[in-house]
Amino acid sequence: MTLLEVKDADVVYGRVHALRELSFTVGEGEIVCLLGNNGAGKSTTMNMLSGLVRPRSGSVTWQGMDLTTAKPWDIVAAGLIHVPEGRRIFSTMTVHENLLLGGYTVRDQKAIATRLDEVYGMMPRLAERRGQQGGTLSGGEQQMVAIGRALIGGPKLLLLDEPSMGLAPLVVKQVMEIVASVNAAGTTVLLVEQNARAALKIADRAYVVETGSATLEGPAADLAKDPRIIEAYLGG
Ligand SMILES: Nc1ncnc2c1ncn2[C@@H]1O[C@H](COP(=O)(O)OP(=O)(O)OP(=O)(O)O)[C@@H](O)[C@H]1O
Repeated sequence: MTLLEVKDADVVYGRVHALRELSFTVGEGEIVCLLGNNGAGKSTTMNMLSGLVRPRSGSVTWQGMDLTTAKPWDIVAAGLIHVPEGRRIFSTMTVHENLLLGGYTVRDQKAIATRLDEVYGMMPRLAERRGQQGGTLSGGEQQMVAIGRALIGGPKLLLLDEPSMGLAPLVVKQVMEIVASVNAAGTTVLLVEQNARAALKIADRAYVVETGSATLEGPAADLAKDPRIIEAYLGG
């Protein structure tokens, strides 16, 4: 079942046409990846889905809700939780306090406690470091906190922007494994990545975004073998 449908979305910043008739869908339970080079429009797409940027034309629908007019807080309440690029966690707050921030808008305290247990179960490194300040963590650990904080909010669709950015290959693998286990536990994921190799390993489907449009789409396993992808994104 399709949960999210973006159809012919155009976003313009002054003279920059960032999205041009961008169309893609995300189905329930999927990991869908948007691949693309710098400036392709990936972060703009995530910002559009969170209500931070409005399309000039086109439609963006989440389970019948029009995301082109919805307020950002209503979008969060509808279950779309955004983990922006750059691991923005609070450096002077502990891991535990950072995670708790993800439950700021959640009324059900029992749900928060259950999700905290799930996050610590899924990421034992965070459990070991729960009293440590955010600023003292490695980049990979900070990324885990950013993902964990989003999970405390109980996402239906996790919007993950470049989680692998600046991480060593082994850490990228660990982060991608976490994303795969989040998905296996029932959360649908939209993953934006420049690291096509890592993303295609865990994604079900992927779209290539070039100058604001989706130019290629298919099952991740097929795209990983596509000569055009190998040449442009896998360094082949
Ligand atoms: N706030 C803004 N004002 C003006 N132009 C912008 C703004 N944000 C993005 N752009 C431009 O829009 C285009 C798409 O940018 P976007 O950040 O969405 O790309 P991206 O695929 O996420 O790139 P990267 O991988 O480098 O983060 C680029 O040309 C960028 O310079």
